[in-house]
Amino acid sequence: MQQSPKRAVALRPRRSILYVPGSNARALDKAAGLPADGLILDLEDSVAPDMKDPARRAVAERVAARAFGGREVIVRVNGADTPWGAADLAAVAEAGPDAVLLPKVESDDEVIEAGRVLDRLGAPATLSLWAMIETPLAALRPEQVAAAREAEVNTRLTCLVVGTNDLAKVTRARLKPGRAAFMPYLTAAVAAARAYGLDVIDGVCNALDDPAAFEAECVDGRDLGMDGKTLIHPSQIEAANRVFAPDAGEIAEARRIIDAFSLPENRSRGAIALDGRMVERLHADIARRTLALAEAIAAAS
Ligand SMILES: CC(C)(COP(=O)(O)OP(=O)(O)OC[C@H]1O[C@@H](n2cnc3c(N)ncnc32)[C@H](O)[C@@H]1OP(=O)(O)O)[C@@H](O)C(=O)NCCC(=O)NCCSC(=O)C[C@H](O)C(=O)O
Ligand SMILES: [Mg+2]
Repeated sequence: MQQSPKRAVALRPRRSILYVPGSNARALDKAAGLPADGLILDLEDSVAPDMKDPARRAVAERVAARAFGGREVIVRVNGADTPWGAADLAAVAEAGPDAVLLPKVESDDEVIEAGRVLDRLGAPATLSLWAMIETPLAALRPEQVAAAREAEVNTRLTCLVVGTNDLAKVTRARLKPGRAAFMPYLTAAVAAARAYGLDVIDGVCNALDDPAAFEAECVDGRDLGMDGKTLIHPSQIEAANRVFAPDAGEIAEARRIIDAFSLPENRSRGAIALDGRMVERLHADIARRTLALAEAIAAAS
């Protein structure tokens, strides 16, 4: 039986992905110098209706001017069913960010249609689509969104982003420390992403003045399998970068596992004992990914 994922996206550090309101010029300026792996320049929920047009212009100008250095630049557009969605897509197709984030996606059809629109607009094939998991249908069936990756047309989908604030609104569940009510949605999003070879980024932590709560949420997300966390404030970047990066102990252990399997006496063995525990070849695969991620982070800094 074939193992999924069939086509994983290229490894790129996505530990810290900061939302920056497109209507806030000061925040846009500040973002250009922040050590986040990625920036989501937001045209959706952080922008009031009467600021949608100026925000779109400000974001498009800065993206076209490559104002954000080597950070991954993602523009969150308004939904296709809003008065602003079509103009947002047209503006970003021309400006050329790394990715477009589609809000409140419920099925692969919406991702496929957005990909078709970008094709018609002449957007380069390198422009990716990211999709938010933040409605009840998407939370129940994130794989129906992720399946766009396997569509016959190239839908450009590379990443899912969980929207825990919208999920709290629509489910009426409460966001509390530990996020117990949200665990089924978070784990389902991770499984859907992995099934289709996508990355997946955790939702935001609204607690601006509680760094311990923020760090605990990062650790929870990392341990669930998330690739990183979406952020709302620059003060959250350092902890996210640290928690979602392999630490020195993990890197040393990864090297020990790889070295152990390359010893002549272990070359034909599927499982060995190392440092008092059983280690299989799948652990060597995990170890190679740990080292590749550490190298990608070092290369990007
Ligand atoms: C929450 C904030 C409104 C707080 O803003 P502010 O009061 O200005 O904070 P500070 O005074 O502490 O800011 C210090 C400096 O840092 C800059 N700053 C602040 N936030 C950002 C940011 N997000 N990106 C870049 N720069 C930022 C300030 O401009 C100050 O700069 P300076 O004066 O030059 O030193 C604010 O943090 C904020 O707006 N955050 C983002 C809110 C947002 O984008 N919300 C939407 C995304 S969340 C979401 O919708 C997720 C999902 O869809 C879901 O459903 O869950
Ligand atoms: Mg949302």
